[in-house]
Amino acid sequence: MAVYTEVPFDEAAALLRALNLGELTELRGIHGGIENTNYFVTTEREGQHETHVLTVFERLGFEQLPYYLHFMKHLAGKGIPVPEPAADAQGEILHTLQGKPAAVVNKLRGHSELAPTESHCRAVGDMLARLHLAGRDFGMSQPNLRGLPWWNETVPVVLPHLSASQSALIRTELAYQNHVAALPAYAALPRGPVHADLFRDNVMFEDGELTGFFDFYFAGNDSFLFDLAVCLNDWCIRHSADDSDGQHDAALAQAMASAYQAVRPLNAAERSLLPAMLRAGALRFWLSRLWDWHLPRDASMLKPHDPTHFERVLRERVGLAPDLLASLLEEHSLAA
Ligand SMILES: Nc1ncnc2c1ncn2[C@@H]1O[C@H](COP(=O)(O)OP(=O)(O)OP(=O)(O)O)[C@@H](O)[C@H]1O
Ligand SMILES: N[C@@H](CCO)C(=O)O
Repeated sequence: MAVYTEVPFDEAAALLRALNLGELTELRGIHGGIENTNYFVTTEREGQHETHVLTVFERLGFEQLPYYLHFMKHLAGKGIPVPEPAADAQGEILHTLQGKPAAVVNKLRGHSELAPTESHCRAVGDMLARLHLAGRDFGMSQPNLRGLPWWNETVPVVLPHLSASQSALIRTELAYQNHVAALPAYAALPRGPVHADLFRDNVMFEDGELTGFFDFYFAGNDSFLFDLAVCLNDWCIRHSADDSDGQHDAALAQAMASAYQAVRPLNAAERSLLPAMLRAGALRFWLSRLWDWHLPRDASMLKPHDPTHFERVLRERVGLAPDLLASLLEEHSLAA
């Protein structure tokens, strides 16, 4: 279970009172998740029961968190369905529990859709584009802390744990991504605050309707195209029970890309760099999974994700036929 920090009932109750959310009646640790300590907290206020999510941040410090929490608040204020951090009487949304940063947000309805259909992919593409547009006037800026500088630092650290063929792949890909980052088209990519980790387990659906995006704790300023590529790599692949496939699924990808473009069409630079960003998205998660697998931060860390899944996705994206990608983008032009 992902409860690294035990929060005493009284301490949680005092925080919820300060947030004017009522009297705590139940504090339940959430199974699942590997980054933070999460609890469902149920309170009673004027005879009504409400459930919120209390997160104690294990990896992130007081410096980085205001960006994530204010980004969520900004998006919620613009009608994007994301959890909204609760404020105390002073308007503060970042709190302290057991000496660690903590926040309380509303609980989203529904469940994650781990075997998405075209309809789910369309809903995610549409809402992702809306999120990008809604974030354009967000006043804070923080880089994607899992972007190119982190890849450059981390590749040498994981190399000793890789086979010769894995080392060759990761070094070649890193060199390629450094080359891409120097291209004029890369500089022309529209940018802003992005989620950067919008996997299937970070989106809720209820009765087929998207009810929210959550887990914004890898968000940062980056290209909108990178955010879309991360989604295409996780949502629009052939799914098997153990995620052992990972092949591009053209129908799911078209559903997501055309729904995205119906709200925010990709410009010429984005269209030309989509294949490179699909590779970047695969490299980013192969690397972070290798890091978690070989250099765990805490002996009690719950089951890290399988890194080889993203090695397969990267190999597949490197070899993806250009005409397949072209058809992904043409679908929208034909429909438009
Ligand atoms: N706002 C929310 N509304 C409803 N459920 C939530 C919310 N936040 C978290 N959860 C539930 O808690 C689980 C764990 O949360 P989350 O995925 O954010 O964990 P984490 O450890 O912070 O991150 P990671 O996904 O990186 O492991 C989710 O799978 C989801 O079921
Ligand atoms: N989405 C990440 C986990 C970090 O949130 C992964 O699947 O590797």
